[in-house]
Amino acid sequence: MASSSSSSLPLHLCHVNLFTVIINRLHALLHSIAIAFLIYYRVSFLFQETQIRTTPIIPWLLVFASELLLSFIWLLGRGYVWRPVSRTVFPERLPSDEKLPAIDVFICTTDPDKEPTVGVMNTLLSAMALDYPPDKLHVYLSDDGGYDLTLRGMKEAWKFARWWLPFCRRYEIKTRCPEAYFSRIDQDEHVDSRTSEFMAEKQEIKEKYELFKERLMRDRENSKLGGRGVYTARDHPSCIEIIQDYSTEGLMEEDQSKMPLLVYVSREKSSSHVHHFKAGAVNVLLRVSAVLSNSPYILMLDCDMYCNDPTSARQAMCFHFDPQMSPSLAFVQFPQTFHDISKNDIYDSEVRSTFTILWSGLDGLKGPVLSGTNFYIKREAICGNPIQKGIDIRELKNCYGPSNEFIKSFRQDYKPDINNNGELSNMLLEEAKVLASCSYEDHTKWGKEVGFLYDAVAEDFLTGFTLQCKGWISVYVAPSRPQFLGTSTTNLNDLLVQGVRWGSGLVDVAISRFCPLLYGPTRTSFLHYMCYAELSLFPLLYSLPLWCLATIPQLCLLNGISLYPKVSNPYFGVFLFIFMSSLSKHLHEVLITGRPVRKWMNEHRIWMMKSVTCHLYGSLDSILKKFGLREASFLTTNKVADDEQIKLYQEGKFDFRTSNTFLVPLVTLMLVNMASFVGGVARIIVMENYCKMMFGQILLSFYIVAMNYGIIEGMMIRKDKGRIPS
Ligand SMILES: O=c1ccn([C@@H]2O[C@H](COP(=O)(O)OP(=O)(O)O[C@H]3O[C@H](CO)[C@@H](O)[C@H](O)[C@H]3O)[C@@H](O)[C@H]2O)c(=O)[nH]1
Ligand SMILES: [Mn+2]
Repeated sequence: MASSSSSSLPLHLCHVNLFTVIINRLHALLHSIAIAFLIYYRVSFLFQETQIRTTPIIPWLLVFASELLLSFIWLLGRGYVWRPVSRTVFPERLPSDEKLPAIDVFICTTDPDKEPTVGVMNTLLSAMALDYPPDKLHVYLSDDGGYDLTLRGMKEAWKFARWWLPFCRRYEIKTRCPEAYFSRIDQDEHVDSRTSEFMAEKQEIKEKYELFKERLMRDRENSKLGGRGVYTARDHPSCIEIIQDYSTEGLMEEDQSKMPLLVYVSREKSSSHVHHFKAGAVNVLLRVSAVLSNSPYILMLDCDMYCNDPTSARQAMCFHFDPQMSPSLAFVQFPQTFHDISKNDIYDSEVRSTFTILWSGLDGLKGPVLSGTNFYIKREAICGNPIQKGIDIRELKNCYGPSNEFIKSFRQDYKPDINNNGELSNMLLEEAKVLASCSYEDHTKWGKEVGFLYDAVAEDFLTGFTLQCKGWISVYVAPSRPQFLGTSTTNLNDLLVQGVRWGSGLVDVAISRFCPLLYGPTRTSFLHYMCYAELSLFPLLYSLPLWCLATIPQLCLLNGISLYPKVSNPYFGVFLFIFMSSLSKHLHEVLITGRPVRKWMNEHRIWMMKSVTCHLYGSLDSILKKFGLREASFLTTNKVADDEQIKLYQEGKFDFRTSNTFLVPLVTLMLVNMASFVGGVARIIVMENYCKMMFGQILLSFYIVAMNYGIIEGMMIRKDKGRIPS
């Protein structure tokens, strides 16, 4: 903000939508009153004399407990709707390029079979092409599998980048992920003059891109034939390489320098060590980059999340440059957005609620959750600043490990050692290898207090939470043009497998020493830790009640046991109100985020399906891990598109080709609900008064059956490959 002309103008603005705030709070008030009535009704039943009671106590208590749990989780979630905000940035007001701080970009990949090299390299190229001074941009790729294929891919990518980057800069191309650029119809939207010169150059670059892809494919075939020798994805030494090749053949003189630093990092792995998945990989990157470039800011990307707009770095700097906000600002989070979402989006693959409602709500409190990818974080926030605090060297080594060079990197005047040719010295590369070795973290605080924490598979969620408990804040920016685009899970199997991991990772936090309800109160604000508690508990607190409510009232209906008030009883109105009020609030949120009503149904359905399957399994997984009965795992999601799956997803048909562990609960619950609904209706016909008594339960089974009609279709009607096998 030091630049003279713009110093008076703000770099960013924050808007509170008053109308939404009023609706949200009013709704919360009314809904709470209704819940209070419900509790009163249920509790007074317990005080009835046992002779008058017509309903057995066990099912009644189970249903009541479910209602209490659901009310509790709902209450925790009120933090999100308390004060949602949105933000605008003005990157054009930033000071000149010389004053911008350097940025290290981290990209993680692990398995070229699930994460094809072409895709990873596209992400890499899009990051190298960010609109930022190239000498202040350093791109690191962490290859957890240690594949030669990936290293070779990077060398090819570098060669292609020497053409691609100048082209993007010269013509101010907006889409700087080559695959996306060449496959889009609106490719040239921002080039005013589609000169013949431009068209010719574009054609030339396109051919180079095709050749680049071909070489990657060929490499892939060869590596399949060749095998890997003695090294495997789980056993290999550390390998760190700076990618550079300054042969200048064919390039224009002005294009010859101007390339960001590109570094390949594969940490050492051995089957005798635990590696902590992505968190472990990122911690290695933190150390290696500290001695090689040591930028004060870091952009983190998943390997399938490409930069869809080159301005994200400058947008993030609008906050990091705000003198008031900057000292306490840990990270600027952009939403996760995906390029493969269909219109109907039956699986809610875009995770709408999280990236529209929840994160903006948190942004109005103390900032959004760290979301794994798409954020610009301050190195100091994640690694600490021990020099300032004046800790002695022995203690530093206990905390950060034995490397002197790494500890030196905390000094403000630290500059990586560069040899006569302007290249990083070999000594540094050797040091970096040590920093990437698997025993480096032994007896240090890495993963416990420093870097990304290892206590949960949802490393991002946990680390972000502890940062905010230390007093750091974060901000959320969701510009209309998505800054990053990734691959989502667009088939039921991937969705549920990912859901198990997330469920498990979140519950890990809930049952660890970082449980937000215990760890939060002394460290952060009430509403803020309520939201974190909601997130860490929802897999558990939705799955148990939903299982109960999808079975107990139905079985009781079949046995003529009534669990809800009669239609003529005023309390029936209370239940109906709570039901309708939840549904309409959800509908309201769908509509204000600009989605159609159909989206509401899809989200509602997938919420039920996930609650009774992956969230239950995830919670169990986490609890078993806690008792040492299971090992932590991280099944990476598949980023390879399968035509048949895409077709079903585009048509809005569930693809039930998934394991029986997921199908059995879904089918069983459907059968129970169908049977009870049919049985209930049959009784209405023969028995007077039955309808009035059982209306609540009949309505509930009808609702479940109707909402999940897709499952019935999959069981009984569909004949295609994606149906549920009999
Ligand atoms: O041992 C591992 C496992 C995964 N990854 C990388 O981690 C990233 C995320 O993995 P992915 O399989 O795509 O998982 P998602 O469920 O799609 O990821 C979401 O959830 C993760 C936490 O579960 C977060 O880390 C991610 O940022 C977030 O996008 C990918 O780049 C992987 O290459 C590693 O580097 N090492
Ligand atoms: Mn992913």
